[in-house]
Amino acid sequence: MTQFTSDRLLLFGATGDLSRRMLLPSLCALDAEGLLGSHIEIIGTARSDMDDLGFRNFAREALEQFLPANRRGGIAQFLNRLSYQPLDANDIDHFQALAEKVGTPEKGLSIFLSTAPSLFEATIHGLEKSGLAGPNVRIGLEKPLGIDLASSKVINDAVHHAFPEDRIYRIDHYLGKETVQNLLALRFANLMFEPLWNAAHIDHVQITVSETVGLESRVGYYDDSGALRDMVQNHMLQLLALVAMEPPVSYDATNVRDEKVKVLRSLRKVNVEDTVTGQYRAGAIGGQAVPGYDDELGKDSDTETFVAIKAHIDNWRWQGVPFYLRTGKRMPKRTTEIVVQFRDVPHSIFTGRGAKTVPNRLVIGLQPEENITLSLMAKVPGLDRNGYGLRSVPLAITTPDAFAGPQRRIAYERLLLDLIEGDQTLFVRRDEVEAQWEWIDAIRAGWEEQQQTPKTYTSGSWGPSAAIALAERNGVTWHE
Ligand SMILES: NC(=O)C1=CN([C@@H]2O[C@H](COP(=O)(O)OP(=O)(O)OC[C@H]3O[C@@H](n4cnc5c(N)ncnc54)[C@H](OP(=O)(O)O)[C@@H]3O)[C@@H](O)[C@H]2O)C=CC1
Ligand SMILES: O=C1O[C@H](COP(=O)(O)O)[C@@H](O)[C@H](O)[C@H]1O
Repeated sequence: MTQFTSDRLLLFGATGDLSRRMLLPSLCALDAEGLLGSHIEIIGTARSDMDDLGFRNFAREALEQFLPANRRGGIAQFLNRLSYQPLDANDIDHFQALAEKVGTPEKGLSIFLSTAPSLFEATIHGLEKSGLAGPNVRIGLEKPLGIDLASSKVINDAVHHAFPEDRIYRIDHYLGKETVQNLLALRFANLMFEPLWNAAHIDHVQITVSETVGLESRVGYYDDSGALRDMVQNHMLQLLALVAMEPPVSYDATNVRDEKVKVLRSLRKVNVEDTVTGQYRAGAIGGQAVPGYDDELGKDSDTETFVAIKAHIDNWRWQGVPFYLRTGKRMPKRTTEIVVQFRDVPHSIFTGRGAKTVPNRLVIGLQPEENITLSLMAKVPGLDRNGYGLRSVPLAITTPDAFAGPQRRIAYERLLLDLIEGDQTLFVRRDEVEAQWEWIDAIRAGWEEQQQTPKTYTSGSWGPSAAIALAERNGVTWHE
């Protein structure tokens, strides 16, 4: 961990969608709480021709649109911290003026690249040449880090040319989500789960990220990516790694990432038969008619907007426990959840009385609500004149009431603050990214070899029927 708190933040891609919707609102919210320090200066840069005032107006509009009304108190103070320098990252001559605009930070500079990764190499080169890559500078990188292992290595090599690993912060915004971090508290701050957290007691794990949105405005990007690269390679594999990892020695960047990478390296090569891909067609979500992917795109495409995978982790803890991953666009509802399905009791003492036990299940909901629910068997109250009754009842482990008070934050608030303060625990290390890509590349190679193209599914459904069959073949029902 590099020990300085940055007093300058340089934001590339400052006029982009991510900046408007997430980064500027997060920074403003942090500043309003005094968390960025009283001397922080934020310099935005992109090609658009604007001066400081133009950028402040741009930011004001974004904040008024994307910050909840009860968090807008600090806008005026925040806008005063902003300045702007136009720059084309492909033009090396533009970087000197940028360096002059940034000036000399008293403590340190954090840089955040919220641009297409195709610009990273030129940007790093410009930063180096203009003296903006010194020892008191750290750099944050937005995803996607490449489209496969080879291209991710090229990006990482380019960044490493100017920055050592301990000053590189690769973003996976899922790691900034509160419930994702709470997963670690659940597993490692409680005694009761860890002894059961293994193949002897867990039947399978499901990880679902379903979205109701379609292509949105990201047509060019998404059609070259698809669900496997867009969601599984990063967010879903990070969730899987956090569920499956061994207890780290301590909650710090090295120990947590050491354990995650071991899981990622233990992922078994997936058989094509254990995957299902889909592409949405016109349908309806929440009573609203929506067009198909091909209609939105304006052409035919073989890009998958849905993927389901039965994965295995080849290590002692997880031998024989399938991890079912499923993500898709235009699904019936927006949900991100992890379901840990325990095995049934080894022997039921209630069978003679006609009552059946249902295996316990832990559901960790990340979105739209953050909640953790454990289903436990309980006796149905009564004198049992009509037979003995057992029922599975949900026990809410984290209720909103338990933590009434703290604001629900944008994931980027946490990550931007950690970048500024220099804590890498919630950022992805190079070896993790590479292990993720290695596994993903093998899946894609299998699809190509067997010429697997996506099956269609109606928008508003849970994907192609083959995805349901993938689970049912193994006696599993997707949690909905
Ligand atoms: N939007 C989202 O929800 C998410 C985005 N991402 C990733 O974040 C990155 C940014 O995404 P997003 O904001 O949506 O993209 P946008 O296309 O909306 O924004 C791109 C930004 O880069 C700037 N830019 C483009 N070309 C150049 C150049 N040659 N030199 C300098 N600046 C340039 C653009 O400004 P200008 O045109 O003025 O130069 C703009 O500020 C991408 O890698 C994306 O995949 C990741 C997760 C979610
Ligand atoms: O990284 C991405 O994530 C979003 C989903 O993020 P969430 O926080 O809303 O769950 C996804 O829509 C997008 O395609 C992908 O690039």
